Amino acid sequence: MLELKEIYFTVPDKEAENGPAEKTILNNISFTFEKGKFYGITGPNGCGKTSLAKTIMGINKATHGKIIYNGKEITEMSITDRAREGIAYGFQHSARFKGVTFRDLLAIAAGTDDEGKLMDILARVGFCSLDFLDKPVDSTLSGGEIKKIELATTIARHPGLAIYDEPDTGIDLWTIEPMVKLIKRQITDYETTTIVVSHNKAFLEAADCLVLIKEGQIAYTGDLEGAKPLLSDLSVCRYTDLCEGEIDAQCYR
Ligand SMILES: Nc1ncnc2c1ncn2[C@@H]1O[C@H](COP(=O)(O)OP(=O)(O)OP(=O)(O)O)[C@@H](O)[C@H]1O
Repeated sequence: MLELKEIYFTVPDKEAENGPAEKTILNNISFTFEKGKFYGITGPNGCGKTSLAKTIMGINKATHGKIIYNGKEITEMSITDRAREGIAYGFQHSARFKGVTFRDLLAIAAGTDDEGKLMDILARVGFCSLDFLDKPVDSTLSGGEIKKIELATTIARHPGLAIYDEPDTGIDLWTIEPMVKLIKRQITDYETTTIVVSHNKAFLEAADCLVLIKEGQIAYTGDLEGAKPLLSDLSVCRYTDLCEGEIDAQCYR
């Protein structure tokens, strides 16, 4: 179980002239994520979703508030110590490593070089070929392949809490459903508390609970049905007052 108590995240406001010298990115977030449940964090661009995910992982340090994981306060813990406690994080933009193969990355994540076990993890993310193990994790991989690799290294550790930031970035439409299934299977098999930051309908439909963020605050928690009116409200453009017309702005709305 993960408890967030009155979490704030503020940064220096570089644009401030006479205004406040700080920008509040997360504004008094309190929420409890139950063990083994699937949570979808969503909301408009720039509302603070990634900031919240990073604050849970310790990449951002909360300016105020407490984070309690399985009864232990982790607010001041480093990223590494949080990882040791069983928290894993999949980045929105995955890293590539020159000179490192998929086998190396998986072996580090899984803590074993047993080929059978590594192949089992590979199969879970939809790579069936043994050849794939010795592919370098470098710029020759496609965006979708690198995303799958990141997913594989996250599940290899069977974390107690898995946080995925926009896991569908670069993934084709046909791979999203299997990805959702895989995440759900991890939850069933290992009771992994799962947080997915996403705008994607497939993840939002699969989640047990949605957490809707608006301007750094929780605007809604609950099921998708209840979120729908708010989601359509939030999709309304915030810049209509300034807008000079759709063609000018290349607006897709
Ligand atoms: N370290 C930081 N310093 C200054 N501003 C920041 C910092 N981190 C985040 N922000 C700002 O906070 C706001 C929220 O960012 P965040 O990445 O959390 O949004 P998001 O909801 O994940 O957006 P998206 O859907 O576009 O990925 C943005 O305006 C961003 O520029």
